Amino acid sequence: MSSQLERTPTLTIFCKVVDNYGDIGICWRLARQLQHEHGVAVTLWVDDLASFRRICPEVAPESDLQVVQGVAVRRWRGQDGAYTPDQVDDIVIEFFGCDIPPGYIEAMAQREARPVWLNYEGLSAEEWVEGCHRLPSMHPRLKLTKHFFFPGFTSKTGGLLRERDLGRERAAFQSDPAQHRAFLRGLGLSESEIDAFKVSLFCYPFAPVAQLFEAWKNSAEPIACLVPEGVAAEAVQAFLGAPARAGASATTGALTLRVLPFVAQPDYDRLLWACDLNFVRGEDSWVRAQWAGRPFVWHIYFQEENLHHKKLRAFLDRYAPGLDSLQAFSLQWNGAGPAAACSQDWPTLWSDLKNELPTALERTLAWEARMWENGDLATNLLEFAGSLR
Ligand SMILES: Cc1cn([C@H]2C[C@H](O)[C@@H](COP(=O)(O)OP(=O)(O)O[C@H]3O[C@@H](C)[C@H](O)[C@@H](O)[C@H]3O)O2)c(=O)[nH]c1=O
Repeated sequence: MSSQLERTPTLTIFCKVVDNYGDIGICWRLARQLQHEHGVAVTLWVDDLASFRRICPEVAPESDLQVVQGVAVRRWRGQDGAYTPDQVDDIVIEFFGCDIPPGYIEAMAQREARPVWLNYEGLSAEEWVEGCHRLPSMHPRLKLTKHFFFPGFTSKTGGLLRERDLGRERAAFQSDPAQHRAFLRGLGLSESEIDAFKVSLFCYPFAPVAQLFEAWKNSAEPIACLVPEGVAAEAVQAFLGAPARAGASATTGALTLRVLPFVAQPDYDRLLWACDLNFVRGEDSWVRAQWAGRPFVWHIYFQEENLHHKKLRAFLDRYAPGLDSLQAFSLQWNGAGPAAACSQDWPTLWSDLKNELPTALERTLAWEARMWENGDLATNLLEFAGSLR
């Protein structure tokens, strides 16, 4: 980048929170990395500071402008407003096609040096992604071109978000039992829960959680299932026989269920590193699981007409060849398995998956090494932006 530009670029991200935490989770991770590792002056416009605060407790939910870990965070209230060209940064990122304010687009067109305008798209393992990554799209009226930027799993995509020190930090944590025991104690786990087979559970409400709990109760070894507050609340509450608040826990048979507080993003990573198996969902936690060095099961974000099943299969085709039990379990977990399978199959699905975990762990590590070769998304994005200037 530095060879293309005389100075470090400035950059703005527009983020609309559609629901949950992934939209802001991804934008915040990207913003932080660009600032911390590349020295980019980043402004993050976001329309839902309350959601932001759950993954980053320093955020003040009422503030119109605040600096959080070196990133200027601005509350985005709506589409109105006039902007001047000098308010426009060198690079403008529109996250997941959220429409940025028309007044801002006019200001972009009036800026003497046109900004690089990128539409940051969702992560998918489908083949068409390679063909669409970096495609231009001309503005119908103004002299402006937007380019599509896709994260992905191959060298012909933008790669995955990954911080520079992530591998080193994870290795230090995982090779130090005292550190990860202290971390888990800090989350409220007892010593026996720390010694059990630990599963973190992050999924959408329609996952067949109750059936899985039934299977786990009858497991041959103790299982500690750690669920962030608010996740699978109905099934968790039914198991606990009490409100699913952080700190609540109960044991039936081999299963101890514990509700965890929702933690800041870096601690969520540590949780993934500390568990033996992670259930993740959406996009950002799914990617973090791929960098955690632990087997994982993905609950994909629902899309109309079961489009998400196609995306799930595309990922399993890339990631899980030969991991038959992981494939069967994942399809069933996402409601994409054979229709005949019903609740009593869960003990078998679980014991098959459990037996396959050593192989799944090897696959996770090999996959990670492959993904590493694609570079990290923030660096790839800056390189692409530099090539357009
Ligand atoms: C459980 C937990 C998660 N997190 C973070 C990790 C991630 O950054 C974020 C969760 O984001 P995700 O895993 O993507 O799942 P998600 O379901 O929360 O988010 C999204 O999924 C996308 C595919 C959709 O586009 C979005 O609209 C959104 O629904 O929350 C914490 O920081 N602390 C926690 O305790």
